[in-house]
Amino acid sequence: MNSALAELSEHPNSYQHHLNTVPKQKVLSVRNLRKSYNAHQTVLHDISFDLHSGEMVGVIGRSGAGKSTLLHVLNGTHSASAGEILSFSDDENEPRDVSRLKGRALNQWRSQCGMIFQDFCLVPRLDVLTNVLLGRLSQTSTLKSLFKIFTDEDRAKAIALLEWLNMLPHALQRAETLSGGQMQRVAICRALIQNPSLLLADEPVASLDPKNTQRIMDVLREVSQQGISVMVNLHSVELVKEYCTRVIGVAQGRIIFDDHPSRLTQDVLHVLYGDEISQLH
Ligand SMILES: Nc1ncnc2c1ncn2[C@@H]1O[C@H](COP(=O)(O)OP(=O)(O)OP(=O)(O)O)[C@@H](O)[C@H]1O
Repeated sequence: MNSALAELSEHPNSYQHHLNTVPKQKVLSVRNLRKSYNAHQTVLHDISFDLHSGEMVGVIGRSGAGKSTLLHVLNGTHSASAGEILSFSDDENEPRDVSRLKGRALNQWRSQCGMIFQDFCLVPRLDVLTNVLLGRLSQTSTLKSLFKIFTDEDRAKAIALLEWLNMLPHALQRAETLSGGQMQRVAICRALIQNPSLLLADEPVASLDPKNTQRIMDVLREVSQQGISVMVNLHSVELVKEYCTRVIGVAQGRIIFDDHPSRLTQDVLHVLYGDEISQLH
C-alpha cells in the first residue's frame, strides 16, 4: 500500500461528523469485514461503515478495487471471510449479524436487501409483470413459488410499482423485447416489491445511454428519498457528485474515503484511480 493510500485508509470516516447533524435511522453496520476468494488474495480488508435510511451512497474506485464484491457480500450472494454485517430492523430489538446466515434465513435477508445489476438479470421469455412478481418468491411458500402463485395483494403492488416507473403499458410484454433502460426499471420494481430496507445496485447504468442513465439515477434517488438506504457502484464521478449524498471510495479492497461528494478532491481521486484518472467522467 502506498503512503497516501495508507494515510487515507486510516481516516476515511469524517462522514460520521456530517451525520451528527442529520439524524437518521441506522439500517446496517458493517464491522471489520474481510473477503478472500482464495488463500492467496484478500479482496476486502477490514471494511467498516454504517448505512442509514434515506442515504444514497455511491461506491467508487478503479476496476478490481472490490466494489462488486462488497455489494455481493452485503447481500449474501458471496460469503464473508471475517467480520460482521449487523442489520437493524424495527421488528427486532437487537441488531442481527446477517453475515453468517444460511438457507431460509439467508433468503429472508436477501429479500430485505434488494439488488439490481448492470445486466438486469430478468427472465427474458417471461412478461414484465411476472418478472416483477418473481421478486416475491423468496417470501412465498415453496409450493406457491413452484407454481408461481401470487396473491392479489402481490399483483396490486407489482402494478403500482410498474405504474410509478411508467412501465405499466409494457406489463404484458416479454422482458426480452424491452430497451435497456426499461429492463432496468423492471429490475428495480422486482427489487422493490420485496419492501427492502436497503437497495444495492451494482453498476446499474453501465450499459445505458445518457437519457436512460438519468432516468435510472432519478429513480434511485427517489427510492432513497422514500427512506430506503441505496448503495450504488458507479464508474462516473460526475454521477456521484450529482446524485449521491455520500461517497465511499475503495482502493485495493480498503475504504480510503467516506464523506460527502463535495469533499472529493483531485488528490483523493488520484489515490483512488491512479493513472486511470484521465479517463474519468
Ligand atoms: N468469484 C470470484 N473468484 C475469485 N476472484 C474474484 C471473484 N470475483 C472477483 N474476484 C476478484 O476480486 C477482485 C475485486 O473484484 P470486484 O469485481 O469486486 O472489483 P470491482 O471494483 O467491482 O471491479 P469492476 O469495477 O471492474 O467491476 C478482483 O481482483 C477480482 O479478480
